[in-house]
Amino acid sequence: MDVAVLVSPSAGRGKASTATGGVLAALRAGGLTPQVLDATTRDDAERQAAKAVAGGVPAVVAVGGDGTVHAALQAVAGTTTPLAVVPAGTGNDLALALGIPADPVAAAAAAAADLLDGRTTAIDAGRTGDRWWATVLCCGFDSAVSDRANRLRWPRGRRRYDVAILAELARMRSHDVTLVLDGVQSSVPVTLIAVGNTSTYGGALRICPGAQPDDGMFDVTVVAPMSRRQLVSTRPRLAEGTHVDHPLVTVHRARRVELSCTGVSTWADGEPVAPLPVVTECVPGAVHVLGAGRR
Ligand SMILES: Nc1ncnc2c1ncn2[C@@H]1O[C@H](COP(=O)(O)OP(=O)(O)OP(=O)(O)O)[C@@H](O)[C@H]1O
Repeated sequence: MDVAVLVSPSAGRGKASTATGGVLAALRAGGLTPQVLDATTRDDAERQAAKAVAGGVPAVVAVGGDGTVHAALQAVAGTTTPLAVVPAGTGNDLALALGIPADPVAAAAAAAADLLDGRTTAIDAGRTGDRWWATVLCCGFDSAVSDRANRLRWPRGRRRYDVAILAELARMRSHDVTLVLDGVQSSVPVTLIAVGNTSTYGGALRICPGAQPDDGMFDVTVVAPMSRRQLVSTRPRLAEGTHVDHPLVTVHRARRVELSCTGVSTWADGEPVAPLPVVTECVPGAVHVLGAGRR
């Protein structure tokens, strides 16, 4: 059985490239015939994955981090074509949320076994305009950090985010956001808002600790205006998700989230999505995943 394989060579600072040989061998050993898509850019990757799905490929395998999964997601979400997530990026938050093996070869073997057994795990996905996403959509301080990190050419990897965080802390301000949760509108000054289909972003930071990818709902974490000192002292609590106990943090649940504010962008799965205003809906069971529930 053929499967389309999307490899993002730069993901994980080359980890995806290095892992590819072992991943392809594991897919072959599992009885599959991997066809590596010849994509060099994100747009190209999305186009080729969509073409493979339209051509009836039995599964798409994404080898990389959440950004690579995001590219594959644009092709498979809303279809019955399953997605195999092979974690090899800097941030592998979807794999973490779904219990996909952390080792790329083990993840590929698990995906192959599930595909041959006809076993998939249905998860929800976020839909914002014409973009699908799987983990967390954020705006405010975090999207400003991502905007800035995206503009930096140096340093590479995680250090780029450290530099961007420092720069954005220096010019930090709150945003007056109009938030509509399942039709209930409020105007809230915020430092950031995170809409979670799954619980973590940025490499296991539990920004929406209660989010479950199969409950048909988003968890929405709203951080009210904070001083730099408060933000810096609260950030380490993201590792455990205990920031939600802070009096300036509230968590809501909704199926449909509308966000409006000028001059603010949104990012999801570590990728740019759209500037505000946006409407985001949780689409139940939109993605069928292979290799889940193994850790
Ligand atoms: N075949 C491809 N060729 C080039 N780029 C790709 C390809 N497939 C995906 N991409 C893009 O490369 C990026 C890889 O990001 P990903 O999150 O997977 O890796 P990462 O190392 O965790 O991310 P980051 O570089 O942000 O730290 C994404 O923007 C993705 O859309």
